[in-house]
Amino acid sequence: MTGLRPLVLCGPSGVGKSTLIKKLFEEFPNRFGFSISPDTTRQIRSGERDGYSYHFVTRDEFLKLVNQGKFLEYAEFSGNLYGTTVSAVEAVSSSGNGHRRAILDIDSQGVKLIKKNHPYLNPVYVFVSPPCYNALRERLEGRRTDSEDAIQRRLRMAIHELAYARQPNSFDFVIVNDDLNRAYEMLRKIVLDSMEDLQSDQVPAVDAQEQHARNQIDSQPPA
Ligand SMILES: Nc1ncnc2c1ncn2[C@@H]1O[C@H](COP(=O)(O)OP(=O)(O)OP(=O)(O)O)[C@@H](O)[C@H]1O
Repeated sequence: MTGLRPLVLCGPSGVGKSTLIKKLFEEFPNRFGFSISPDTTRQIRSGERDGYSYHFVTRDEFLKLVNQGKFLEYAEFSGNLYGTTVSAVEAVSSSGNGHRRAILDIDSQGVKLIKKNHPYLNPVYVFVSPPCYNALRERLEGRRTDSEDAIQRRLRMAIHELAYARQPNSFDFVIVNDDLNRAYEMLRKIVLDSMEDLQSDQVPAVDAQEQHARNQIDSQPPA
């Protein structure tokens, strides 16, 4: 692999990953791998354009790519498939005379797959954490893109994402997205490779709301 190390951005749904990436792309329109548009089978949202944030494909098309071994990672989330092809990452990293950085927005399943199957990509792993569990609910509700059911599913998934991020050495950096500008400054330093004086945040400890949500999952009978 030539060029800059890819940046893997992970974090629970609603924590603000897309918001941070959008700010980065606005400030540096040519510096990053905009062309990394993961494929997804989810419905296009109003204001989205195909080929920008995502390539919107049918389930059949997606599964064909899976069978062809095209994906670096893929995962099913809230009934929709999301995946990033190996070639999309390599194309960005080797474009722009090695000055472009590929940015991947993936979940912890994807992080584990890259670590296991594609360690040669050698990404910088960054976890974006909420300041507390309730902030996720508020943000998901405030975004007004999901049904209550979908919000519940996303919140349940968040438990696993947070648990993985609390494991030692799972990420190179943690950014707590409490104040958006502060979080953005941290991300900016990481992507610009000026990390010498950058201190990683820590994923906050399990609070009462998160513990309550964990208990609810534990008390549910296995599916
Ligand atoms: N620091 C912040 N403080 C308050 N609200 C925020 C902050 N950062 C983002 N938000 C808001 O939270 C909502 C969710 O953000 P966003 O869609 O970027 O999350 P995401 O992590 O990309 O979620 P998904 O993984 O589902 O795409 C948005 O309405 C966004 O404006």
